[in-house]
Formats: sequence, C-alpha cells, structure tokens
Amino acid sequence: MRVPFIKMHGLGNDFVVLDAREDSLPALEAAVVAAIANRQTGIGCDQLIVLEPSETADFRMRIFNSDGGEVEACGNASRAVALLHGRPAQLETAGATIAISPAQGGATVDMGEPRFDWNAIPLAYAMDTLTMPVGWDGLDNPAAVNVGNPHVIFFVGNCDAVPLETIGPQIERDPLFPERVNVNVATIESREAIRLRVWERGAGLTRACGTGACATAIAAMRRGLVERTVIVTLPGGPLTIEWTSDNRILMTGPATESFRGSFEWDDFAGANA
Ligand SMILES: N[C@H](CCC[C@H](N)C(=O)O)C(=O)O
Repeated sequence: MRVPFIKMHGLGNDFVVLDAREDSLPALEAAVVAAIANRQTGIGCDQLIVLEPSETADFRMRIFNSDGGEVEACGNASRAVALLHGRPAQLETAGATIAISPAQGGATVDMGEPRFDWNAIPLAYAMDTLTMPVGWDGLDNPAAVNVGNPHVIFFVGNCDAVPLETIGPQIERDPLFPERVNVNVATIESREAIRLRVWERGAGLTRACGTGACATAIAAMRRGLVERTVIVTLPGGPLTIEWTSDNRILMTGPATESFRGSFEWDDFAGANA
C-alpha cells in the first residue's frame, strides 16, 4: 500500500504527517511507527502525526513519539496541522480538544486549561507541584504541569550548561512519573522572556517543544517570575505563550511544510516481522 506523507516542522521539531481523514491506514503498531521515524533507516522525525475523522471535533490528531508510543498532545504539530488544514478548526487529541487558527506562516493554538494536581500530572504520590520537594544531580525543586501531556520544569541559572542528554532520560523514567515525563530546563531572562531546552518523553532532545514552552511559561507565571504573556525561546526559535484571564493557554508561532512524498507501507510494516 502506497502512503502519501507531508514532512513538516515547528521550529525544527519535525513531523511526518499522514492524512487519513479520507483513506484509513493499517494498524499503527509501535514498531512500525518507530521504523518510519528512524532517521537512519526510515523517513525520520521526532513525532509521527496521523489525522483521522472525529465524532467530537472537526478532525482528530494522533501523536506518536519516535519511540513508537502514542501520547496526548503536541504543540508544534498542532501549529503544523493548522497550516496544513488552512482554516480555523477544533482538533480532537487524546489530551484535550484544542482550537487551531492558522496565521501568517504559522498558527495560534488554544491548548486548553493547564492542570496542576499531583494526580493530573500524574505523579506517583501526593506533593506540591509548584515547588516539588525532589531533585536529581543538582536539578532541584522543579514545578510540574500537565498541558495535555506531563511536564516537569527546572528553573536554572543557565539552561545551556545542563547535561540534558544524560540527566533527561534519568528523570523521564523516574518512578515518580508513572507515565514518564517531558523534562524542561529553563532560564528566566526577563519578565517577558524565557530560554528553554527540552528532553522530550519518547523522543529525546528536540529543537523545540510546544507543550514544553506552554508548561514552562505557566509554571513561571505561577511562581510570579514572568508576565502572563511571555516569549519562550528554544534552540529552534521563539514561541509566544499567553495564559488568558479565563485560564486557557494560547501558543503562537511558526509552522513549516518541508516537502511531500510517499512510501510503501510494507517497507516499514515488514520491520515488524
Ligand atoms: N514528547 C511529547 C510529545 C510531543 C511534544 C512536543 N513535540 C510538542 O511540540 O509539544 C510527549 O511525549 O508528551
């Protein structure tokens, strides 16, 4: 079966997008997703994105990390899908129904309401999620926020100096996080600017993480460190995050279509054999 795809990215966080709103796909097993996402032997991407019909919204977006695991939210992909769809829409995801609005060269996404309860992150046991009484190798007292997916956020003096490639996977898989976690290290530059690097659950270091930018901005606002509209600059570039007075998170930033292609499904399904 020949499958068309669109290669897209948001600030360098890249996706293979499969539009299955008209024609359904074979079952998306983890091994097949990982084979497609593999940068050496597959097409290569941080996440595989599949668009499907929805009963409850204009359409549905399924998100698979490059390790094959299906997850609840992807901010950068939401903007990419908004660019692809070309007009405002309600988008069903496993984490929430979100509102996408294409804008010049990108999109604004209403990511819904943040959640802070320990069991909504989720954590394995009760604790304060604004300043958690935990630490790993010099990274201490983070915040935790769920923005459809789970994030832990460390505020540090210089996020570029943190060995995220070694400490990220340790924290991602710590038993404190029953569904694992996205690991954010952030530096407050001013009341309007944050610098951020992210070790993503199931994908590792990425050039940008939209939900990470949302979670980090909200955590900084909860701590009174920044205003309610802030620019979060990741290695791939900036996103504007606003926490509205009616408790919704608005994320605005670029999205890019790189190229279109197609592949033979069995070339990857065979990887599963
Ligand atoms: N790794 C994330 C999903 C992708 C999030 C990121 N690519 C974004 O733009 O939000 C997770 O497992 O929750």
